[in-house]
Amino acid sequence: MTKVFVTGKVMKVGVDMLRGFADVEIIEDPRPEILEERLKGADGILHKVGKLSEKVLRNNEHLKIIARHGVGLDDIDLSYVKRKGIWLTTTDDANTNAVAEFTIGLIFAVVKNIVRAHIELTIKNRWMREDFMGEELSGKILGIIGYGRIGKKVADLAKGCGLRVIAYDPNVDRADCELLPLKDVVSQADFLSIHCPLTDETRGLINCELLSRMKPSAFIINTARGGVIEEDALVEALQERRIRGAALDVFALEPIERGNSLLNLDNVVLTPHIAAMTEQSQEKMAVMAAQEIRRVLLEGREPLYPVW
Ligand SMILES: NC(=O)C1=CN([C@@H]2O[C@H](COP(=O)(O)OP(=O)(O)OC[C@H]3O[C@@H](n4cnc5c(N)ncnc54)[C@H](OP(=O)(O)O)[C@@H]3O)[C@@H](O)[C@H]2O)C=CC1
Ligand SMILES: O=C(O)C(=O)CO
Repeated sequence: MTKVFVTGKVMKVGVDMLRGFADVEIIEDPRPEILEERLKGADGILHKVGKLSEKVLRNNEHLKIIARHGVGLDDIDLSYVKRKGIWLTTTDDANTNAVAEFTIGLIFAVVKNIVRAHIELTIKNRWMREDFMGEELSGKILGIIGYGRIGKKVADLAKGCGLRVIAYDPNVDRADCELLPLKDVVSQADFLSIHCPLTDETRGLINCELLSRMKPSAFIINTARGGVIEEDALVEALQERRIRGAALDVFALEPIERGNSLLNLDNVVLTPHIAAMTEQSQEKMAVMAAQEIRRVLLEGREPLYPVW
């Protein structure tokens, strides 16, 4: 019987679609040794969490399709998958709205001190007003790095808040906002929001030198991947108040380690990679990824959203 593995907790509607034609095994624990031990003999993988390294994938010689539950591909050994002629798909724009809305939420949270004020009030019983002076968004500049699906949606939402949008994306030459070189976006932005994929090219893209170009009053928001920003350099910039604050949903190492200095800063808002965690987007991703696997394994058709 056709064998499909699901990595992580995926909505039942998607798992049930797979169960209609395949023997489905769910691996919720994404540790490499668990994936290596259990992920064997797959015809298809619906991939939500964990690293699909060559070591994990090579135990699956009949593997025809990896359907990514989401869009980031940095956890997959892409050269191995391509070399083996395995279909690779994403769920396209299924989580675009969720992540864009969350990004705007993070901007509000950090600039209006919402999380810190809540903690002071509920945990410490402190009614603090003067300490939490915020900023208004209207008239400020939002700099977007990576003007794809999420970057564009963030721009649309931000314009409604009165922000002026500028962007850097080496792969886009026309946009409904001003496109500028990277260093100009970084130095002009009051809010710098990261929306490019993590690749060899973008790893550590926002480094010490670029962070030093940011305005001391600026905030950085990252809902893309932690590795795009040099995390140590960011911690230093925040500690030394060379930038005003950061709101981060993603980290160099996830889950974030308990000793990570980011956890001890008072000018950050941190969330555990939940930007795409909405009922709507999780359901869409589950269904779309399952559909791709069904098309390839049951119907013998090409997928709808192939990376290749
Ligand atoms: N926190 C979360 O839960 C989520 C995080 N994400 C992250 O967000 C990222 C973006 O998603 P999405 O908008 O859908 O992806 P898209 O592919 O639609 O957009 C990314 C854009 O960044 C561009 N890009 C590539 N390299 C660079 C570079 N060096 N500098 C600037 N821009 C670059 C891409 O160009 P090109 O297409 O030509 O490569 C593309 O235009 C994902 O890769 C993922 O890592 C996504 C969903 C949920
Ligand atoms: O789609 C992605 O890349 C995600 O990170 C979903 O959580």
